[in-house]
Amino acid sequence: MLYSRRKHRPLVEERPTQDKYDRFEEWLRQNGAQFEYLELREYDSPTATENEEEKKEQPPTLNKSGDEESEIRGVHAKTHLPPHTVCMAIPRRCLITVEMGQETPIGQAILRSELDLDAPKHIFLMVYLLWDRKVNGEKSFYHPYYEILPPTLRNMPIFWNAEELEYLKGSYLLQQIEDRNEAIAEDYHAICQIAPLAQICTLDEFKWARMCVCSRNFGLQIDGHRTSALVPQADMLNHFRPRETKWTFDEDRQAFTITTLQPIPAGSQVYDSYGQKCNHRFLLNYGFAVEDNRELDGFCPNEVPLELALDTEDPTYAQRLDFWMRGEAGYSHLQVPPPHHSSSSSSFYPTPPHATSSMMAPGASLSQQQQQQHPYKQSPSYTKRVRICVSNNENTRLLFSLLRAMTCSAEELQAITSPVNSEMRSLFLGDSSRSSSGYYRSCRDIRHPLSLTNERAVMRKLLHIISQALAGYATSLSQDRKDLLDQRMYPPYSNVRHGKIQVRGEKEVLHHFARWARTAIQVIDVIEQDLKEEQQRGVEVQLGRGIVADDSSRSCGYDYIIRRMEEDEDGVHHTILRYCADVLGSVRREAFKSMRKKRGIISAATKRGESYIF
Ligand SMILES: C[S@@+](CC[C@H](N)C(=O)[O-])C[C@H]1O[C@@H](n2cnc3c(N)ncnc32)[C@H](O)[C@@H]1O
Repeated sequence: MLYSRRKHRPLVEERPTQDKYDRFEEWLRQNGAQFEYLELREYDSPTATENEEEKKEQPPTLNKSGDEESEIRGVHAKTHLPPHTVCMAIPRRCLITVEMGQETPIGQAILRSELDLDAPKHIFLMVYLLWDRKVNGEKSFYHPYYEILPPTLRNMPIFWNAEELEYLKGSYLLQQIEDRNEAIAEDYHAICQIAPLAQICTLDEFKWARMCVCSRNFGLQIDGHRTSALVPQADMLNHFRPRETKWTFDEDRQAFTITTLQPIPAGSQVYDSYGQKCNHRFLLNYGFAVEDNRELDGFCPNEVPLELALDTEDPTYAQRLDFWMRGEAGYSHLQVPPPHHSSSSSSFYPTPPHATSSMMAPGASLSQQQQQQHPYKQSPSYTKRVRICVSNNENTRLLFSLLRAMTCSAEELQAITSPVNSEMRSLFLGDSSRSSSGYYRSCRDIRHPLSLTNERAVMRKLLHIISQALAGYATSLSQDRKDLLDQRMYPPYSNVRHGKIQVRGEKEVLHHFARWARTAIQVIDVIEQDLKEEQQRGVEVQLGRGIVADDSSRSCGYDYIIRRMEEDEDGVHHTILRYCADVLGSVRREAFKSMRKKRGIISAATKRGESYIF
């Protein structure tokens, strides 16, 4: 099946190739290209129905021009390909490189200018493509290649219509699509100021060139020099992971080569891996989303940015900001916090050098209408954006660390932001040195406002942020899952399906963290119950009724529920288990220790030679 994990069974009907493909392959061969074991196949465009009668009545909705020509092609093996077969070699003269774009009059003008372009790497390839097509037309050496480039790129989200974009409602990708559109337009108008770009292309053609280059260029090393290139025919391979082929520019052959890494049966599609990426990057840059975007080991790179904002009215705002900024180069709490600024980075938005206190009004630059249209642009000042991802522990640590500083009490805050106070330090830090996995090892190195009360507050805050994010979508996760089973309404490779896959992936990440928060709150409840019982036991000890061991292994105690999780009774994700066992376990130990310390029973018991079960 094209573009899916279950391969080798084409889902869409194959059609005989057209003349332009024959011309293209002839041109490649005449120039010394080798690809005799491979053939190019074109597939029917996805349609919203499989019923032939309905199909006839359907307008070609997925093709802006009304032309039903397919833009979905792939490369197949004509014969069995053993591993390590160089199955494609495209000579250097057929490549279009950045340097060629730089040599055009428009490229030269860009080089002379000091323009700060959004896509400086790609711009010269775009310029070459647009300039050569316009100036040399059918006489261009590359004309046979230009003929087979996808004419509309209607699958790219920047070209989606309002109805298609509606499927992304609630997703941060909507903002990124708008940003991308704006950035391309800005580049276009900026270049028009310094070069006759408008004479060779319209803004729409410029956008097309941007997406064409973005989805088809290869980063290469040629003559020891890093460059980017469009490589005809090699750019016909579709994405699949794990990778089955590798590519390089072979200096000895002076050709771009593709080599198999494993056997590929005759007739099968030959894939290239575009890398391990979050689906939003596949969708934004390549116009598709991967149905099951997981690596063989279960790693899933899908992520969702969560925006956290400090309350500037809070009297402890400055200390909380200090905590947020710890370790960030060049930060001083005397510095004025940054004004509203949107960025996809997971670190604090950079403070412009000219920032003044007058720029501090949260969200001041956004009109109400803009805020409603773009939930992901509502960033008030002093926000941090963290990309949460089920498989990225670093980002989870960062998220929790920021949340802790938002939710902790003023006393806890004081303890962690004041000069090191070892007693307070051990109170809030916990002792995770006993943790078997070291999942939360960073707790040892950085002071955190870590306490049962604060962990509960963190989890509540997280639940709140997540429910707000989930409320922005038009459908629930279970509805998306159901919808995606319907291939009539959501045909494979259609924009609406890709939109659905994207939002389903985002909701899966959000639900994972909601489950984390709910599980943590349940475990904190249990720990508090354990502590209450310990307190009771302490009272009994003081009343002279003897020493009773910690009973948390009882059917509802902490040890019992952790064991249940470890035995996978509840199907809890391993990261949630590690948090409950290591972080909450550590906080629990500290709480027990400090309770016993307070009662002074540890020293009394030690004198009597008694031992405790922890
Ligand atoms: C480098 S081109 C590959 C050749 C392309 N299919 C063509 O016909 O020109 C990249 C484009 O192929 C399509 N594509 C590649 N891999 C895909 C996949 N796994 N699923 C859906 N579309 C894919 C997307 O439209 C993407 O922008």
